Amino acid sequence: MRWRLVVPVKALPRAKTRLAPATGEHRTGLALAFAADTVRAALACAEVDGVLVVTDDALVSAAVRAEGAETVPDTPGGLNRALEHGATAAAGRWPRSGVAALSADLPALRSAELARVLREASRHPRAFLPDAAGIGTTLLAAAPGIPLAPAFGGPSRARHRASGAYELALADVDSVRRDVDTGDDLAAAAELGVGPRTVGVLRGMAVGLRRG
Ligand SMILES: Nc1nc2c(ncn2[C@@H]2O[C@H](COP(=O)(O)OP(=O)(O)OP(=O)(O)O)[C@@H](O)[C@H]2O)c(=O)[nH]1
Ligand SMILES: C=C(OP(=O)(O)O)C(=O)O
Repeated sequence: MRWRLVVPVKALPRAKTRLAPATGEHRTGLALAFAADTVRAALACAEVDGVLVVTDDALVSAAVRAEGAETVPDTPGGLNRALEHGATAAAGRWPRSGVAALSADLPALRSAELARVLREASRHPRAFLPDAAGIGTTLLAAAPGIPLAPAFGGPSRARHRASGAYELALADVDSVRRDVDTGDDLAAAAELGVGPRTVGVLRGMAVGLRRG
């Protein structure tokens, strides 16, 4: 199965607020860098034919287009409405592809690990990958013709499981599960190794990360 990914990114001034205590004025630059690095790694994945970013932010649009993604404008109603909107657009344009929602905050994403996750997801009508904390979700995938039915936000692992999506239990896909919401998450991602845009922002930070 071939895949199209839908990546949601809200407007930078509102993004990654939980990172603020650790990163101060670098918060928005990091949110942008995470999205660009996530898209870059996703597009380098052998299973992926394209990435559709749902965003109203001009800086995000420019950055992800430079990486090779396409963009669609956001729609009111929050994260799951944005994902449904993107998934509907992707299914309309590429009806023979599977559609997967992928978090935009995976700066350590490795293309080969994403490929393993998507190959495993191909075996199920709907499947999801829990985040590193085991509370949320970083990827929700649906086969062609199957509605994505996203239920992201907070404790979404339990919601996706209850919705009947298959929970992927794969070892050694840490980079696909390593979402970054806090300073501690960013330190953990940096240990895995982050992409070039995030490296650039981290190098530019005058002071080290504050834990939090
Ligand atoms: N397009 C779009 N993306 C959204 C929306 N809400 C959230 N997202 C994205 O979905 C992902 C998870 O969002 P949240 O956890 O709500 O927010 P966050 O920016 O990651 O972090 P916090 O501000 O700390 O909650 C991030 O990639 C967001 O940019 C929305 O209304 N539209
Ligand atoms: C939106 C989610 O993630 P987070 O709140 O961790 O950004 C989620 O895991 O469903």
